[in-house]
Amino acid sequence: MADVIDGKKVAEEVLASVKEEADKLIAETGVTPGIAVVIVGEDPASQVYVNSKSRKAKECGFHSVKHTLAEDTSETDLLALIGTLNEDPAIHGILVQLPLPGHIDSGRVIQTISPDKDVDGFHFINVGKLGTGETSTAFVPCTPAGSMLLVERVRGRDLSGLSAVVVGRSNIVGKPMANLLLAANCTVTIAHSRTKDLPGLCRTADILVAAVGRPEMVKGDWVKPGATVIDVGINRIDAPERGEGKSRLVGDVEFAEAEKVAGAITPVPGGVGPMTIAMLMANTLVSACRRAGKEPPRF
Ligand SMILES: Nc1nc(=O)c2c([nH]1)NC[C@@H]1CN(c3ccc(C(=O)N[C@@H](CCC(=O)O)C(=O)O)cc3)C=[N+]21
Repeated sequence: MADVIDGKKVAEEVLASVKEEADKLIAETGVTPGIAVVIVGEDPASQVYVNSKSRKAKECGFHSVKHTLAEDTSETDLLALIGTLNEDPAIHGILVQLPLPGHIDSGRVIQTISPDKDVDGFHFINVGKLGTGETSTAFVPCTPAGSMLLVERVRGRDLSGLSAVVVGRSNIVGKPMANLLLAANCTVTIAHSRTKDLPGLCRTADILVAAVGRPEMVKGDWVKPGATVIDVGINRIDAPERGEGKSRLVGDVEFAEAEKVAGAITPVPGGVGPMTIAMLMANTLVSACRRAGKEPPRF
């Protein structure tokens, strides 16, 4: 049976260290890390995530502001708000919750965020820095960054000689995750919906990352014995066995079967999800350190 990687616990450890470093930064420089979270519309699931981000920011001792804009807010008004936050010296991190309503061009919104406040790591400048190994001045997207910390807990920091398969090629998870694994000396393959013999390819992976957004798509017999399995998916599915109208969360991996084969595996919930929020706080702290001219800690 695999070790189940406790992402909640690792996230708590990261957050405790963020808080400690924030206290130091405030004492030494008078700079309090500041984060602005922007949400457009009232989607209840998005509200839950945004509230939990704001709560964690306050727990870390950050200055935290939340801007909730109406669903029909114009792109111009949203861009203007980002312009204001870009200029605000009390703000070191700006997060615009995705997805945005259909009438807003999210690419344009992301590219308007100042690259040195882009704690999501989605701006072309940060994407380019990650791709060229310029990680000391980049922001790395939070979900892949958090996933790497979990891999390192199991395998150490140098992954030389290991083969990694990333299933999913999104800009938010798959591609940056592949770059991070490559930087850690893995031999990396990115798989997707057109990949031939996906089960066979997955079976070659010492590190298998599932980031496709399809409930339990990666089967237990796709997992190489002893592999480290990182499940990035968060899918809400019906669970009539829990009562009428009930649902539950599952990942992109068939956990019960994969657990019998893997060496280590992340659960859903309680795996990668909590790490995403912890890395958002870590990135904001790093941004504030850079702003204050202080060497940022490594997480
Ligand atoms: N600009 C932007 N940046 C994001 O980072 C971003 C975003 N937009 N839009 C939405 C997604 C989603 N996301 C999650 C973060 C934490 C959990 C999390 O902590 N999940 C817990 C609990 C889940 C639950 O119980 O609902 C878990 O997996 O254990 C989930 C999802 C960040 N996102």
